[in-house]
Order: sequence, then structure tokens, then C-alpha cells
Amino acid sequence: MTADDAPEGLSLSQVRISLAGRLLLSVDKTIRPGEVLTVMGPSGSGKSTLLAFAAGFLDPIFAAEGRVLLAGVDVTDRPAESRQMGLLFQDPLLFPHLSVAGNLLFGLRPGASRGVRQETVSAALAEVGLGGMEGRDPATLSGGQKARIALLRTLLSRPRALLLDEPFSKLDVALRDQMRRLVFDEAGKRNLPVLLVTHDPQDAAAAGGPVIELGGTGGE
Ligand SMILES: Nc1ncnc2c1ncn2[C@@H]1O[C@H](COP(=O)(O)OP(=O)(O)OP(=O)(O)O)[C@@H](O)[C@H]1O
Repeated sequence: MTADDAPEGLSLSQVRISLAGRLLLSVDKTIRPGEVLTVMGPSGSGKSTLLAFAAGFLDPIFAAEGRVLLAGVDVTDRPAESRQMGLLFQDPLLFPHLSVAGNLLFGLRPGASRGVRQETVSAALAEVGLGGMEGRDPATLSGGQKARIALLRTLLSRPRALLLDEPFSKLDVALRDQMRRLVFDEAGKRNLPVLLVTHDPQDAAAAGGPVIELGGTGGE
């Protein structure tokens, strides 16, 4: 494939993952920029395993074939930290020993001056309705606030794709709706391809993109 006809977005190309000699999942999909691919399926069907393969931290206990391409570049052999993928999980996983600003500065790539970095963090906070919270201890924040900080930290790292593993499941119903809108809006504004792992059909409906079901009906 030449660079000219390389697919945009995130491709999971002819991926087959086995565990102990048994095929667990098989997926061949390209997620276009700005599109959300929702991965559903029963517990144990391999949803998180597929995400780990895309992210670059698949446990070596699994045998994997296939390639991961990001904007046409094959990143399969790159370690997770060099893939420029943004991750969000059920838990916000904020650093408890850092302030809100400290958590967000951690997401920012180095380069700009300290002042510019701090301004970037403050502007990002204001954009999601958390202006003035720079100095707060994450332990004092609500679940919804923590989720927004985790999203901002991910976005500030300027990822080229988002990989989301049940990111809304711990939020209560009203917050879940707000957070879905925020995540999908921000991903859309940045034209990011998004892989969303979930059990919740309402997540798939809100995402509005293609859905694949692992376990049984197959992912191809
Ligand atoms: N580190 C591991 N060692 C051995 N088996 C594993 C490991 N991680 C996952 N598995 C197994 O691989 C299969 C797929 O697990 P995975 O976590 O991807 O499923 P899932 O669809 O994400 O499930 P859930 O919806 O419960 O999160 C399961 O049978 C699980 O028990």
C-alpha cells in the first residue's frame, strides 16, 4: 500500500487474537477520523483485549496477528507510549499526589514555557466548566468532575485516536449523558477516530457510529 492510498483514521487490519490456542476474536475494521466504532459483546468476549492490542499493551499470554495503522502508519511494533493514542477507562485514574493542574500538566507534551502550559491548562478547565479548579486536590472532586479532568488530561496529550474502555459506566445516569456528549463532541471537533468498548447500548446509540459485536456473531 502506498502512502497515497493509506487509510485515514485507525485501522485494525485482519486482527485475530487467540488465548491458549483458541480464537478469541477476529476484527478487520477502519475507524474513520471523527467516527466512533463501538465494540460490544458479553463479558469475556475480548473487548478489553482488542483495546489493549490497539493501545500496545496486550498481555503476552495472548497470541495476536494483524496490524494497527494510525493515519496509514503501521504502529503495531511501537510501544504504547509511542502510539499517540489517548486512553480513558472506567476509573479516572488521577494522580492523588498532584493537584488538578498537576494532573493536567502531566498530560501536556513538553515544549512550551511554564506560563504557556499553565494558561493552556486553565483554558481547558474553563472550557469544561471547571475554571478556577487548578489548585484542587482530586480527592475533593465529584465523580463527574474527575471524569472531566481525566478527559482533559487525555486530550491535552494531543492523541491521534481515542481508546475508551467503559468510560461512562461509573457515572450516574444524568452525568453519563453529559459526559457522553462532551467526549463525543471533543473527539468530533478534533476529528479523532474513537474505539469505544461498552456494555451499554445507550453508549452505542449516543456514539452514533458503527457497532461490532464480539463473541458469537464475530467482529468482521
Ligand atoms: N491477563 C490475562 N490472562 C489470562 N486470561 C486473560 C487475561 N486477560 C483476559 N483474559 C481472558 O481473556 C478473555 C477476554 O477478556 P476481556 O477482558 O478482553 O473481555 P471483555 O469482553 O472485555 O470482558 P468484560 O466485559 O467483563 O470487561 C476472558 O476469557 C478473560 O478471562
